[in-house]
Amino acid sequence: MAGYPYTSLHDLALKDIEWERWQRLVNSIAALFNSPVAFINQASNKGIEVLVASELPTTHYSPGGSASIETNVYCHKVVRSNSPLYVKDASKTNEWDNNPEVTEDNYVSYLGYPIHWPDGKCFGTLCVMDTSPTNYKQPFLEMLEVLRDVISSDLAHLYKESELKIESRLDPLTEIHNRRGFEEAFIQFQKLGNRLNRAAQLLFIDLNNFKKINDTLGHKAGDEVLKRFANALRSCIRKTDLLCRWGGDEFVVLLNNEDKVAQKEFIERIKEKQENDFKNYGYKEICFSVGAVEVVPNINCDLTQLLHKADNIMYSCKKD
Ligand SMILES: Nc1nc2c(ncn2[C@@H]2O[C@H](COP(=O)(O)OP(=O)(O)OP(=O)(O)O)[C@@H](O)[C@H]2O)c(=O)[nH]1
Repeated sequence: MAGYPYTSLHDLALKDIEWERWQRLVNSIAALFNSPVAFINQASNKGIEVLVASELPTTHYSPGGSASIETNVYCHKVVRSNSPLYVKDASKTNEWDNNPEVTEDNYVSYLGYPIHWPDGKCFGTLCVMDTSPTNYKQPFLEMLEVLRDVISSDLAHLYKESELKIESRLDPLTEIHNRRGFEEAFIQFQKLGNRLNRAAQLLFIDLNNFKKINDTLGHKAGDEVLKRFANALRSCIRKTDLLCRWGGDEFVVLLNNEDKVAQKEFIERIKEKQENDFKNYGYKEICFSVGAVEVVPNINCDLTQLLHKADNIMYSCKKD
C-alpha cells in the first residue's frame, strides 16, 4: 500500500486554502515551544506528507516531502491510533530505534495531535519535535490541542468548499455533469487530446416527444424518464468518457475513442439498453435523436461550434 486513501491537499485546486495562516501558526508553535521543528502533516496517498513546515534552519523536512507507510515515523502512530502522542525521550524505549527522524536527524522528542476530517477520521497531524528530551507543561499540551482544533475547523470549511464545487457541477436530477461541469471537464479532456493528438467523438442527444410524457403522465413521470435515460447512457460509456445533461431533455456524450465507428456502436448500445429499460417501465414509445461529430485534435475543438454542428445533425435526423 502506497499511503492513506486521501489525495494530497497539494493536489487539490482549492482556492481558499489557508496556507499563509497555517504557515504563521506553525512558525509560532516552533517559537513558543522553543523547538527546532513544527509541522502540519497529512496522511495522504503518499504516506505522511509535510504540508507546512516551520521556516527555521533547524527544520530538516520541507513541504511535499513524505515518509512511506512502512517507515516508523512518529506521525504514523498518531494517525493509526487517531490519538495524541507525546514521546519525551525516544532513547528511553526501543520503539523508535528504526525511526529515521531519530537515527538521522536526532529528533528525540515528539508531541503530536491528530487533525480530523469533518467525519472524525484522521486527516494528519500537528506536531513539534526536538533534538533534546522535553517535559512540556500541561498548558503547552492544551495549547497545541486547541491549535489543532483551529486547523480541523479550517479543514471543515475546505471540505465544504470542495463538496460545493462538486455539487455545482452536477445536475441534481440525474447526478451527471451539468453544462458547467461538462464545459470544465471538456477543457481538460481537450488539452490531453491535443497533446496526444487523439481524436474523440461528441454526440448530442435529444429525446423525442418528451413533452408528451410531461403533458400526459405528469412532470414526476417526466423526471423519472430523464433519470432512467441518464442511467442508461451512463451504463453504456466508459469511465474515461464524459456525460452531461445539457438541459431539459438534451444530453451530451464525449466518447474517448478515435474510431468513428464508436459513435454508431454507442448509439446501437444505447438504443438496445433504453428499449429494454423503457419497455419494462411501460414507456415503449420513447426514442431519441442523435447528432455526432468528430473532435479532431488541434483543429476543430471549439465546444460551442462542435455542439452547434452536432445539434444541426441531430435536428435533421429528428425531422427525417
Ligand atoms: N419532467 C421534466 N421536464 C422537463 C425538465 N426540463 C425540461 N422539461 C420539459 O421538457 C420538454 C422539452 O420539450 P421539447 O423541447 O419540445 O422536446 P420534445 O417534446 O422532446 O420535442 P422534440 O425534441 O421536438 O422531439 C418541455 O416540456 C420542458 O418543460 C425536467 O427537469 N423535468
